[in-house]
Amino acid sequence: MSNLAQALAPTCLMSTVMRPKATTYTKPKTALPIIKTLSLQDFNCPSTRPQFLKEMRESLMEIGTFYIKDHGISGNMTQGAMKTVQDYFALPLEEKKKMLIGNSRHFRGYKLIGEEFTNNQVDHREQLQFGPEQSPIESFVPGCSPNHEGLQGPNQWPASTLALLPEFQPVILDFMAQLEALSHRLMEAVALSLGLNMSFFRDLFGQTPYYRLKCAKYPSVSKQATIGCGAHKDTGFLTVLLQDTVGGLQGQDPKTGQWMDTRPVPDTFIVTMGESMERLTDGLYHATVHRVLNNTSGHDRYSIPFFFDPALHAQIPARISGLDQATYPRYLHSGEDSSDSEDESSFLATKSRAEAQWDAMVESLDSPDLENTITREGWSNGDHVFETVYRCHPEVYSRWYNREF
Ligand SMILES: O=C(O)CCC(=O)C(=O)O
Ligand SMILES: [Fe+2]
Repeated sequence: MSNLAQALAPTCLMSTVMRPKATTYTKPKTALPIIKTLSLQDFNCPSTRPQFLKEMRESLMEIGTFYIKDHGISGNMTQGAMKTVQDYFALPLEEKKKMLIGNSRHFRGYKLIGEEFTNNQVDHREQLQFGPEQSPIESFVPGCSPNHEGLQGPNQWPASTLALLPEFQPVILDFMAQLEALSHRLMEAVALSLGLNMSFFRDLFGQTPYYRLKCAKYPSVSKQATIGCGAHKDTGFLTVLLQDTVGGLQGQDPKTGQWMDTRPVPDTFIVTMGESMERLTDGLYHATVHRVLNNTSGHDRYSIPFFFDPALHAQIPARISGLDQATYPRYLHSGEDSSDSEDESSFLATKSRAEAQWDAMVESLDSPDLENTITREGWSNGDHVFETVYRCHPEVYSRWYNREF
């Protein structure tokens, strides 16, 4: 018997004996799906691989999210990454501003709280963004070269920050390298779970997959004034996310629209599909809508999502042919979210003046018309990634891309 069951046992027994006959029961809400915890060891081992793939497939068809344990990234690594991220955010604001994302044509760096928008709502988090450490494409000319060529380049590493935090750079680079290897492995499993060749995504992703590591701090606040991160689907292929023990991340059940807590599970990463995978599998695998509630826990929350996408120059087919259409679930969302409608309307009611100003700024940009990058033939991954990052960080776009040289 579990501790919880043991703790409850005497009370339950008493209530059984003493409960009056006329007790009425409220009909329970539709049961929420369980977000499964899968072990990567079960994928690695031939005898348990079929069961692993079955459960992965079920999770991705039902929700689009699962936890992965025994993933091969050590506790030292994950704790080290969390610690260096916490140390970074604890630096004086002036130090952090040396690494402002606006300094970087490659969308790398620090973002102050209240400056990022998800789904037209201002997020209540500070963040820091990294990508593959590469040389910039020197021939890039804004307005002339494809925008996504501007994404390639180095991360920002101000000398004074490195002097204050000697672990910072090596830990972040090491963590990204390990997450890249894990993501490749997960995509091999995803390929097999779809009945494809194990190397299907490796071939599609090319030699230089494009990834982004986002480090986020959600400070604890005294009241539910806004939202930590607005409801959204991740836009790319795969997200692998490390969170601390505070909680607040929620995923939406695609069938009912109910919100499910994606509670912290020690020694795991959360794995989610993004919109590109949803599109590529014609809806067989879900990209989970998720959000982060405002943090009123009394403890600051830290999370580190890793967004894994193909090489920027990769051309993505419109969909993967030959998937078994007969098994496609067609979850028709009712569009109603009775469980959280009050909650939701208060979030929606928080559109502040700052947001309005930001919207005006985005609208005033001479947009590269990226919305129509997806055609029946497929799409350019670089254009798709650029569209995502440009919408999140329009200040980078307006400084580096939307001008004549
Ligand atoms: O911080 C989290 O737990 C989730 C963040 C997230 O969903 C995102 O940045 O896309
Ligand atoms: Fe997300």
